[in-house]
Amino acid sequence: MADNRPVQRALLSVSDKTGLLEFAKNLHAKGIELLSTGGTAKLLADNNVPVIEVSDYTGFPEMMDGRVKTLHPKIHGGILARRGTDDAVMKQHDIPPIDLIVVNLYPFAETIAKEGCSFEDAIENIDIGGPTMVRASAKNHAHVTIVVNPSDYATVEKELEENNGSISKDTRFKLATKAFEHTAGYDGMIANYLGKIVENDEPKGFPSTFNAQFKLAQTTRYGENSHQSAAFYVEENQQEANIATAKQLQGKELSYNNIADTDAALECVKQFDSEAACVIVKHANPCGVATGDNILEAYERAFSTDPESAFGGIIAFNKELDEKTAKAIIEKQFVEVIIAPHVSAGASEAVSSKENVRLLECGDFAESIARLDFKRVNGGLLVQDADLQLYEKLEVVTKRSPSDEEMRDLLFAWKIAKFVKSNAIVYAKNQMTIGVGAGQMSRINSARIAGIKAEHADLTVTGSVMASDAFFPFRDGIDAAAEAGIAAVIQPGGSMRDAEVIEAADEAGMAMVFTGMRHFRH
Ligand SMILES: NC(=O)c1ncn([C@@H]2O[C@H](COP(=O)(O)O)[C@@H](O)[C@H]2O)c1NC=O
Repeated sequence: MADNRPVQRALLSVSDKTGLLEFAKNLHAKGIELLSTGGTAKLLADNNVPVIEVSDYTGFPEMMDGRVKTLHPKIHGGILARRGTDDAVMKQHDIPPIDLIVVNLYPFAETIAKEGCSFEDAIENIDIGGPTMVRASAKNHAHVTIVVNPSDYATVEKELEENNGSISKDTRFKLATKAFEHTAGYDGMIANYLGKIVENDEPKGFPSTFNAQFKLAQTTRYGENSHQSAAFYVEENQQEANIATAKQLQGKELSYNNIADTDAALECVKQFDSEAACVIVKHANPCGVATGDNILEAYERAFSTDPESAFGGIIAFNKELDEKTAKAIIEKQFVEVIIAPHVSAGASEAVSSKENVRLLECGDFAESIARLDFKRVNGGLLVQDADLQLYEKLEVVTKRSPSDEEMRDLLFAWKIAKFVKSNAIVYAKNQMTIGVGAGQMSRINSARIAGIKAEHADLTVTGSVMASDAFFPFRDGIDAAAEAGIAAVIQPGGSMRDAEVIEAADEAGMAMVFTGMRHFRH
């Protein structure tokens, strides 16, 4: 049975005391009796807010360094009692109802994130009494309101004000859902920590079960295809500029494929910092990438690589989108998404003439934070460190060293190859892609496709450089590149036949650089 009786008694026990004092003052002003644990009670009492210590209320002191504070039948009976059903038991055992629980938990995440956090510290920061109250109140949301986040204090205050001191059934239910999400995330973190092998107080490797929590950001109209339903879930408390934190300024709702492709374009363009750069992505692969003196030049050069594929593409920039570039895009091509760290007012205005175009602003780039990548397979999940490095070392392995200009182009091509689906071959010249061969089962075919792409766009391969995401297993790839006019090659090296491959490059007078790092992308 749902309960719309006014809140008479509240228990406040919080580690994060943000906004607590004001909230407690408001509760008190509404005639609500306040119960509280040690530190929280002290804060209230020191600020003249009348409060009853839980230890006085239960007749039991807080003990064992705070391990036992609220774990008492008078507290949990007061939370869990079904009003109307358990009234006689409550009376028999002198258990008054507690209608509002305000709890946030020991900061486990912050504790284990601290350098040198000891195993004992981590264990002591596992909150037990808090989650017990949170789960009890959430279970009994028919009668009890649970608040786990200071950002919900305002909602509760407003409701108490507008509903004659009671909280609506709908709000109690929503807050209970949040509460279980909160404890699930909390226990997930603890399980992940303990499930890792702890060596010298340092958790190492992957946990024995993998627990991750993502929040629903949006459902999409459909998934990769129209018969698939889909949604976008995001991580909480993110600092990085990425597709999950970007702000959509205009346009149709992002589709599933838009989100995936925008991520690919944005992460690729982040590789460039000083020079203005533009990445155009189609079906998760960069089809045109270039730098320029300004983003207009970068865009025009990127577009010219493969105008055919750029149609309906996703365009990412590493500098503010300005009006003239926005206008050029709109005039030149059909575009699905444009994303940049910032968008000028003039650019916004220019894009608004095409109301469907999704325009996104993601903020300034910062250095990427280590993270995990996931890939679902039927029956399981593959988890790995995200590929955030570029190369191990650059080693010239041929008789001829690349010229400075060739070296710049090799590094440019290498940055792109990292974002092209394997097998990846990138031809580049003068900081611009000349041809991109993506997603082929044989490397030689990716090279052939890069050549075809260049031909289609009327671009000259002769004198270009080539990047290959993985080593060449045979010399044929190098022979074909030499025939196409490739002057220099960058690749990881490490093949059984490296000697043969280097010989092929030497025979053709090519320069070749080994990176010592492969960038498969599937
Ligand atoms: N042991 C208990 O019975 C217990 N009851 C509440 N807590 C936690 O104690 C913290 C508040 O403590 P204080 O009010 O003393 O600052 C809250 O994070 C709350 O979740 C407990 N602590 C840990 O389990």
